[in-house]
Amino acid sequence: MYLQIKQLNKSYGQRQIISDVDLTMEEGEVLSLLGPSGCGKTTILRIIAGLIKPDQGWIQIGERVIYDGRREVPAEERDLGMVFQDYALWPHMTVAQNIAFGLRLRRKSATFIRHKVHELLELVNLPGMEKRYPYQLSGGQQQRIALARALATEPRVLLLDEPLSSLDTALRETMSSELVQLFKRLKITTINVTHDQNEAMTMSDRIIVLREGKVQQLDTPTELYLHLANSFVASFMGPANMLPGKLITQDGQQARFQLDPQKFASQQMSATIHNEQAAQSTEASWFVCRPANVHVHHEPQSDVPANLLAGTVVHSSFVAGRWRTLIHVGLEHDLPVQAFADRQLAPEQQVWLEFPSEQSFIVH
Ligand SMILES: Nc1ncnc2c1ncn2[C@@H]1O[C@H](COP(=O)(O)OP(=O)(O)OP(=O)(O)O)[C@@H](O)[C@H]1O
Repeated sequence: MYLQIKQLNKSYGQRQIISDVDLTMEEGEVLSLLGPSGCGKTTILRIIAGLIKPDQGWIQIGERVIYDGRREVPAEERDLGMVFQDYALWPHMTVAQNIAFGLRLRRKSATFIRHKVHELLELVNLPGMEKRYPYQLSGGQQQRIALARALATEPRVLLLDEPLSSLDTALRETMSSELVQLFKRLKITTINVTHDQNEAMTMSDRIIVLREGKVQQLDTPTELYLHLANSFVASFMGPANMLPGKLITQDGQQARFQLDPQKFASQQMSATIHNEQAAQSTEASWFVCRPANVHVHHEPQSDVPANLLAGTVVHSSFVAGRWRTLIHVGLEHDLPVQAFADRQLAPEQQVWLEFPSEQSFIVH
């Protein structure tokens, strides 16, 4: 393990901001901290950076313990690169001077610095920009210069706090794929803070989903999409169709689920269980199926007896080459389900939705 964090806790006054966060990372891994505004992402990053002191916790990078309650390595000695939201390039310095800043502090020779700046500008795909000032650069270019500056001192770990948040959607998508290629080429261990699930999915080897300072799930992007830990992760890592009810029986990973009788009469569904918590619970929980996994039938299906719900089409729109369709289900036709149909469906049309049990899950 390259980076290890154990039992990280932080509160402000009576408010617990970070609760018992544990984390381990391999060298060269790219990890995203993902969660809604105020869930504690920046606080965790700043604690690792040494800018905020935790109440409790233990942090090790490589062989070196940088925080354990008694020992606290100062921020400037932690050997970390940081890129924060507002880039904060120094406006009165040229690109070359911005990138060279940390190298000058380390008293590197002028020749070394010139070569390094040249090399870093090549790396972030902005060769020849040495003499420009920040105001002469676009947002995306400034972001890349901030990254070059963070990489100049060859940090052990790179910390990114929503560095792409002020870019428009198209540029953000291009930049996030470019960045991940760069991090992989440099084999640099990176922690990226974001509240954008697409960005996290694109950039990360693994993602931590946080809610109110607590880790909800730590997994690879594919696992997060397929095997959801709880209803918060399901709704946050959407889109996911979630139908209320409770677990009635379980046989290994197979479960029978009773949809809420007030909303569905006596309809039962079968599903897969991946999650211990949901398996132990007979309390209210959720039947979850991704829109891409729901089959839309135009006729009632006699050969698909289970996991079929009748619904009424509300709206159909052509998105990324497919008909994304909103359908209402339930006794009062008030529960929305999203699915993809093979053609445009008219509002009010009746359809039958099949939720394959192996792609449907129970979460708590
Ligand atoms: N110095 C402080 N004093 C008191 N409360 C603070 C302080 N700093 C942060 N907080 C609170 O801690 C919580 C977590 O803040 P943090 O900035 O880590 O969230 P975040 O997940 O990064 O949010 P965002 O996505 O909006 O940047 C917030 O509720 C915030 O108001």
